[in-house]
Amino acid sequence: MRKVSIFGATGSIGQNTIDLIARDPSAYNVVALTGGANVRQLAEDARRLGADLAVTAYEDCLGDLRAALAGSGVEAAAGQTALIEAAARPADWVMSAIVGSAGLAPGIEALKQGATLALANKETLVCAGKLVLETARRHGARLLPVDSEHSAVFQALAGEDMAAVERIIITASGGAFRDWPIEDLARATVEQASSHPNWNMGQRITIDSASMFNKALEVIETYEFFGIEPDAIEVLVHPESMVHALVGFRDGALMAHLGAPDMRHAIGYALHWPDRRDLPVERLDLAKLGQLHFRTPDERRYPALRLAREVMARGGLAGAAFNAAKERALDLFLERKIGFLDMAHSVEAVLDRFEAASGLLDVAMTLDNVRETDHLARKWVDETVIKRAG
Ligand SMILES: NC(=O)C1=CN([C@@H]2O[C@H](COP(=O)(O)OP(=O)(O)OC[C@H]3O[C@@H](n4cnc5c(N)ncnc54)[C@H](OP(=O)(O)O)[C@@H]3O)[C@@H](O)[C@H]2O)C=CC1
Ligand SMILES: CC(=O)[C@@H](O)[C@H](O)COP(=O)(O)O
Ligand SMILES: [Mn+2]
Repeated sequence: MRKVSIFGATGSIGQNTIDLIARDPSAYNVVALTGGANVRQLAEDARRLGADLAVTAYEDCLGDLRAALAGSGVEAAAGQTALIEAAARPADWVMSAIVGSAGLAPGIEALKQGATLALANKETLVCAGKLVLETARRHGARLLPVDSEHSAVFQALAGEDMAAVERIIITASGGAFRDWPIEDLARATVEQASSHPNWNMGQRITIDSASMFNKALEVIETYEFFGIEPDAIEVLVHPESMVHALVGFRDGALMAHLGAPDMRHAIGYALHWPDRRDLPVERLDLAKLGQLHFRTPDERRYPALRLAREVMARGGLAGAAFNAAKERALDLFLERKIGFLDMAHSVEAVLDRFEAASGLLDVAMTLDNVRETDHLARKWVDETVIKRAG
């Protein structure tokens, strides 16, 4: 039996992962499931899958978790230390599906144990790509992409030499506002931004799709994961989300990966890799689809894409600063304290401030330094917003 753990088990990726694992219970020994505030779901899944351990990220949820697990034999724990301890428990395969930079430390800990880390949490590579890849190398651990575009690139690359790759193209749906007049974006509401045209995902990544901060993170994720030059990474707006990525080779060949917008494909691929197994996903009928559309993204509509290129050119801890500023700006948008376009303005202002404060982004990439950069970037977003309001 394979030992598996799922970090972020109560979320969209976590629930899709559980859906696959629950179809073949005799194949898996579930070591740890983790969640946040949704203790009811966490306890229900931990009981159903016979997990050894369930962890909530929040100490004040521990009482509820214990009560929900009473008599089940599942151990309950809470807080950041408990999350790291859960990641330190031996497992063959670990799903990293916590949202945001909170996923970084448990992922690194799982790599230190030599586990295969299925990486949905793109923030891990954006914040600390070099550190994460070096940790995996040192401990003989493996990273497998779960983000749909990166899984698609990984599949298109199977058996190929990176030296033969000329470019990588990742597609973008264009998000909730792709057809809105640019003048209306400043008034876009949280509710409007929280509806994705094709994918059913958590609220934060859905809003990031609308602003293309999601694609900006994914461009950096591509750069870190595949080690390709920034100029060789392209973004293509593809409203149907059926082609997830394309790899262009030196001989002009373009290998595309197609599939219905269902994350169980990418999760299942990472779960069964290097094998391919039957997955409960729709089979595309291209004749029925008839047409697919592609267009170049308008960088005036999506300033996040330009910022991603600045981050890659800057290097060091710029990714950690960028991601944390984006996360805090998104918090403020969700709290209705700033508008939709203010997110990109705030992130850009914080990146400029880091650049002006010489040396801050050039310290060694350690977990502590990433955390400090993350903390400072969030604080500077708040200061930027207060200054603007005043
Ligand atoms: N959803 C998708 O289809 C895709 C997602 N991704 C990436 O996967 C990751 C997860 O996304 P998604 O599943 O949509 O997100 P969700 O918001 O649906 O789920 C997030 C999970 O993380 C938990 N969580 C939230 N905050 C914390 C915290 N501070 N510490 C520990 N756990 C926490 C949540 O717990 P609770 O809900 O109990 O509070 C939940 O289990 C993100 O990095 C996203 O970018 C990538 C590609 C596709
Ligand atoms: C499913 C997945 O991988 C998401 O990251 C997806 O890419 C979001 O859609 P957008 O293309 O709109 O960002
Ligand atoms: Mn994606």
